[in-house]
Amino acid sequence: MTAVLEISGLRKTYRGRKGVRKALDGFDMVVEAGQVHGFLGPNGSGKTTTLRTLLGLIRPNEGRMAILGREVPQHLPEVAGLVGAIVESPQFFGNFSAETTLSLLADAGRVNRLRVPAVLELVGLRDRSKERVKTYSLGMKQRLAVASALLKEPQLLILDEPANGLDPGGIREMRTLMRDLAASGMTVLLSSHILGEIQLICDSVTIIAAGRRVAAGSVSEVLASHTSSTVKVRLEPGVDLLGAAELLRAAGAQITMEKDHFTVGNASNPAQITKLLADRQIYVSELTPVSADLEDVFLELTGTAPVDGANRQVDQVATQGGWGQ
Ligand SMILES: Nc1ncnc2c1ncn2[C@@H]1O[C@H](COP(=O)(O)OP(=O)(O)OP(=O)(O)O)[C@@H](O)[C@H]1O
Repeated sequence: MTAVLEISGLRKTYRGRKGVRKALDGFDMVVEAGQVHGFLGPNGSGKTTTLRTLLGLIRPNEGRMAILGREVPQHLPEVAGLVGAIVESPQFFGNFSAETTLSLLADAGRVNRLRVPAVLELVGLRDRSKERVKTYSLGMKQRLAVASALLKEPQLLILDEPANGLDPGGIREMRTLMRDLAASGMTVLLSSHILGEIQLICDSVTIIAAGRRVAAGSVSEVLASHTSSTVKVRLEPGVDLLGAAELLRAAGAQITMEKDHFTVGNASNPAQITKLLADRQIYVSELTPVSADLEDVFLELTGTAPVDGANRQVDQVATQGGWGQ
């Protein structure tokens, strides 16, 4: 596979009244051709800074970036025509129709106007293209934004939160659109907070926390490498489930009680569970890894899982660590 996008060692610091803030702290990312790649991270982790740096809108302090094999920002003018991006919600004139809006944008970008009906068709706005934009729903405006980024037939499409504010139907339509674009050979880089959606849409992901990459790879690889830390524990019938859970909790296990079993969330060494319980003549009838979804992995890796009784502060990453090592 060829990398359409490569970032290595990217650093960006902002200087403010309260000192220096590291928005990107040696960040790396690789996006292969023809993939839908999810870019995930908690608020303030550096996603927008990365995307804006890539597009030449922010100057990094350090690092290397290449789009379609060309170093940027030095060679940005050569590849700019091959990249479509929506990094901030574009504002459209409400009194213009989608057709007029795209025709004007085509003229401004020296794109043949014949492309306009094609992108309207692609984003599913053909039948409403002559109506004024102010009569559009949020989802339709998002489609118009995507259409504007598609005018120049980009090889790489970068979308920051394209599903933001959409209802489930709108999200599903956006998902189909992304998959269709990838099927046509385009590479799509997608930042989103809707993790279930990313899991369904994306071939691969990069997870960023506090300006650094904390996970990357195909969705299945990322999930597989984080499935083992939560285990489901079932005991023989009639055994005091609550008492057993308390015993493990006292030893540092993170317990979640269910009706007829419990889970241990930080079980990096499940054998420790069997041993501790067996020492008290409590025998386990089932000990199985709970497969994580992308949301679990995200919460664990970015240290943003809620902690009882504690409010997480912005920019704060919780310390991680397993129990029973
Ligand atoms: N112009 C700026 N001046 C100072 N600090 C900034 C500036 N822009 C961003 N930051 C800081 O850099 C860090 C990364 O911000 P960034 O906007 O890249 O995060 P993000 O991952 O896009 O967050 P969100 O999901 O909330 O949009 C944050 O701590 C933010 O406050």
